[in-house]
Amino acid sequence: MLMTKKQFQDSIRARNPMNVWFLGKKIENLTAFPPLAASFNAISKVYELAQRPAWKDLITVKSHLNGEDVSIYNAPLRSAEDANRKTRAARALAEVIGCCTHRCTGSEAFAGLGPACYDMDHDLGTHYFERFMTFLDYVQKHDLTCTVTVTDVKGLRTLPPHAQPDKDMYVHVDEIRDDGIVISGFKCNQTGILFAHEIVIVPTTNMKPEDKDFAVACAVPADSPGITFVLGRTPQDKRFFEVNDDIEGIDLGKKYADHQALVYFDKVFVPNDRVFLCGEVKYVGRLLSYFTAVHRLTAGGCKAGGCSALCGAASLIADMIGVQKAGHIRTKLTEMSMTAETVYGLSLASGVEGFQHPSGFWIPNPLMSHTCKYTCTKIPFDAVRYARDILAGFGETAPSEMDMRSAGVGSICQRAFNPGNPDYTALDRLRASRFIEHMVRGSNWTAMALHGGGNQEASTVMARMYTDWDYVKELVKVAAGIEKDTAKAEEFLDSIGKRKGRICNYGDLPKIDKN
Ligand SMILES: Cc1cc2nc3c(=O)[nH]c(=O)nc-3n(C[C@H](O)[C@H](O)[C@H](O)COP(=O)(O)OP(=O)(O)OC[C@H]3O[C@@H](n4cnc5c(N)ncnc54)[C@H](O)[C@@H]3O)c2cc1C
Repeated sequence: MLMTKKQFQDSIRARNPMNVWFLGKKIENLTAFPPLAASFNAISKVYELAQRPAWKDLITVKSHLNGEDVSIYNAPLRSAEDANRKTRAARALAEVIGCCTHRCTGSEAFAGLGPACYDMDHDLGTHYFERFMTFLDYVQKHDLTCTVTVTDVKGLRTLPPHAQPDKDMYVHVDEIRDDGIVISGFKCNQTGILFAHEIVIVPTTNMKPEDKDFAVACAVPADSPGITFVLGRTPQDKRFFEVNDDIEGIDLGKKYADHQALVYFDKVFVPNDRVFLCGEVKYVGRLLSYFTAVHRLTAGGCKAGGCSALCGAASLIADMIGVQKAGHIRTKLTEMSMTAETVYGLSLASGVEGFQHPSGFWIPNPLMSHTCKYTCTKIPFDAVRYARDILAGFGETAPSEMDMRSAGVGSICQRAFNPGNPDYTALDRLRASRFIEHMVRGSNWTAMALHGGGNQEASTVMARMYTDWDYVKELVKVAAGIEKDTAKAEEFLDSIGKRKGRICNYGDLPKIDKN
C-alpha cells in the first residue's frame, strides 16, 4: 500500500538508531538534523506527490506481482512505455525538487537484479529469481524506499578487488553460514541512503574468478547493526545551521536537496532470503549491464529537469536585470533549453529502442543509455557556465539574506541589489541568484551530472562495447560496393529494414525478440 508523506516520515523516525556522523560528531536525530532537512523534505515530497491525482499516473503503477498500486520506484520496467514513464517522472520530479528523488537508484538495482537472477537460475539451476521477486513484493507492499550501493571505494584502481592490501576497499563476503552470509567493506557517495528503508548492495565492477568473495548482491535494512555512515560535505552545509534548519531560508537557494554518505559495513549479517548473488562472478557483468542500462537512462530524465530549472532561473535573472532581449543571452538561454531536450530525448529513445528480457523485464537500449549518461557528463556544464554568465558578478557575490534584512546594512544591501525592474525586489533577485548558486556550486548537482551513475570514461567504455562495429562496417561495404558477394549484400539489405536498436550490439544479453 502506498504510504502518505506522514506515514513515510513516521516510518523513518521509527527505524532503530543508526550510527551516523558529521563534522566529527554523532547525529542523534537524523530527521531533525539541519543539514539533512532539505533532503528529508525532498523525499517526503516524492511520497506526497504519489498521493496527488495529477501525479498518480506518472509515479505509480499497478503491480504485476500483487495487483496493488505501487510506486514506479518499486516496480520493474516491463515495456517501452514503462521506461518512458520513468524518464518523464525523473524529469518532472527534478523540475519540482531539482535534486535526486532519493528513490531512483533502488529501482535501478531491481532492474539489474531481476534479469541477472533469472539468467543465473536458467544457466546454473539456482533459485535467486523467486527469492528476489519475493523481496520485491515485500518492498512494493510496504512502499519502501530502497537505495543501491554500487560504488566501492576501490583503493588503487590498478589492483583488482582480491589484490587490495585492505580487503574492505570492496564489499565482500566474510563468512557463509547455513542461514545467511556476513559482509564487510566500504561503499562511498551513497545518495539518499540515510532516509532509505533498505540498502541494496551490488558489486561495482566486473570480476574474475579470483574475486569470488567480492561478487555479492544482497539487501539489508538501513538500520541493521554493524553499519556506520559518515555524511559527506557540500559547500553550503553549514548554512543549514545558520538558518536554524529553516529550509525556507533564501540563502539555501531552495528547500530541496539530496545528500551523500560514506558507508562502512562491519560484519553485517544478511539472511539467505536477502542474498541475490554470492560468488557467481560470471554474472556480475550481466547484472551491471542491466543495471546501467536503466540507471543511465534515468540520468537523462533528471538532468533534463535540472537543466529546465536552471534555464528558468537564468531566464528570470535576465528579465530582472533587463538583458532578456540581448542576442547572446537569447542564444545562451535557448542552448540551455536544448540541453534539457537533448538528454531527455536520449533517455526517451533508449527506452523505446530497448528489448524484452526473458524474465519479462524491459532493458533499455544499452548503447543509447550509455550515450545519454555520457552526454550528461558534458553539455549540462555549458548550461552551468551560461547560467553563471547571465547571473552576473553581483549574483555570484551577493550579500547574505541576513545582511539584506539587518537593521545595520539591510537598506544599503537591498538598494544595491535591487535589479531596477519594478516587477522584482532585491529579495526576489537574491532568491533566483541563490537558486542558481545552489545548482551550480552549492550542492552536488553538477557532481551528480559528472560522476553519478558513472563518469564519462565509464560510459564510453560501455558504449564502445555495445556498438556493433561489424554492422557499421558492413553497411559501408554494401553501400560502396566493397561487398562482392551479391547474395550476402541483398540479405544484409533486408536485415537493415528489420533491425531494431540500429547500431547497438546486444552482445550475449538474452532477449525474446532476436532481431
Ligand atoms: C553526487 C554523487 C552521487 C552519487 N550517488 C551514488 C549512489 O547513490 N550510489 C552509488 O553507488 N554511487 C554513487 N555515486 C558514485 C558514482 O557512481 C561514482 O563516482 C562513479 O561510478 C565513478 O566511480 P569513482 O568516483 O570511484 O571513479 P573511478 O571510476 O574510479 O574513476 C576515477 C578516474 O579514473 C578514470 N577512469 C574510470 N574508468 C576508467 C577506465 N576504464 N579507463 C580509464 N580511466 C578510467 C575516470 O575518468 C576518473 O578520472 C555518486 C557520485 C556522486 C559524485
